[in-house]
Amino acid sequence: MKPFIIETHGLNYSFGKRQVLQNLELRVPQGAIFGFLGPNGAGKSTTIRILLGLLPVPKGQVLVHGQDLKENRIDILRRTGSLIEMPTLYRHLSGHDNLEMHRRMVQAPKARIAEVLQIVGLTQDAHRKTKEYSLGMSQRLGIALALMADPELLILDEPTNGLDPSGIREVRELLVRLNRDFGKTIFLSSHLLSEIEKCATELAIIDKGGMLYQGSLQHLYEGTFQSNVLQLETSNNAIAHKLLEDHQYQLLPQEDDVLAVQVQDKQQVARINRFLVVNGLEVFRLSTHTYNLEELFLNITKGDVAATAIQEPVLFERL
Ligand SMILES: Nc1ncnc2c1ncn2[C@@H]1O[C@H](COP(=O)(O)OP(=O)(O)OP(=O)(O)O)[C@@H](O)[C@H]1O
Repeated sequence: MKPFIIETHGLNYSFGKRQVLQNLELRVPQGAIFGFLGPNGAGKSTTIRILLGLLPVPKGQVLVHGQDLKENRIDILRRTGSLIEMPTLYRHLSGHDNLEMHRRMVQAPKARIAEVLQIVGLTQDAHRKTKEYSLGMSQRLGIALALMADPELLILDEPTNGLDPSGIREVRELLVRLNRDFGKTIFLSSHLLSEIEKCATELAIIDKGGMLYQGSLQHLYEGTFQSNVLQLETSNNAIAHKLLEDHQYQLLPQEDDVLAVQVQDKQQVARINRFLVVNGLEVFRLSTHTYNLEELFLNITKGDVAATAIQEPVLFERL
């Protein structure tokens, strides 16, 4: 059983009369790379700002590192590193000197500067002015700043925003290393679903301030959503549709002259084929398709999949 490093209970938040978070129940397991996803305006940044004490904690309970955010804000923030989009850097100073200023603020030992430079791969460029840094280097320096006090948890809001493919890859590889080699829990929001797919172990998908899915990436692919889809073309799709529906197969919305059915395994594909042939239909095409994260995300946020009961069984406990 793993403990949760972030937990929210019935979290609500309003800007004036506009409610932007609705009973949000977030559960971030310790040790995870946790992708926090949602369409524009879903409430991701608002949640992150609350977690970082940048907005007042509203109705509901927020626990970080097992402590109540309302009562232990300072201690929680000391144990949490963050980066919101782009780091604020002193552009006329070197990477090293930016780190030195921050080190004094958080009272980290001097040796920590060399350590974080090494972790983010900026040792060689430490004494160059940061105005000469590429966006990817600046972003890695931002992560070095977040790591200065050696926090257990990193909260990153769109850390790859504006980066080119190689910058995105550098940041992704860094996050994976921080998680694997240094045991950091990483909570990150991103619109780059293919990036989340490559590095996250857990994720939450929210929309209109409410939770649509929370659990492991594996569960999302294999579990509730049955991400394997069989596409079918027959001599009479209308009859095939009716036959399959009458036999409790789940048909998915599909464009063109093709039927789409959720399937569990290849034996089921063979059964469907036999069933249609026995009922006098000719089967012209059978092909399986596995949803990727982007397709699942679009299905979930469009509401093609019922938004209830999409929470993985809780296998974790509080800190
Ligand atoms: N300071 C504010 N005052 C009023 N409304 C706000 C404020 N900040 C955000 N909102 C509204 O709250 C809702 C959630 O916004 P938020 O920035 O948290 O979404 P998001 O999921 O981070 O979106 P994006 O992916 O576009 O960054 C939106 O409807 C937004 O317009």
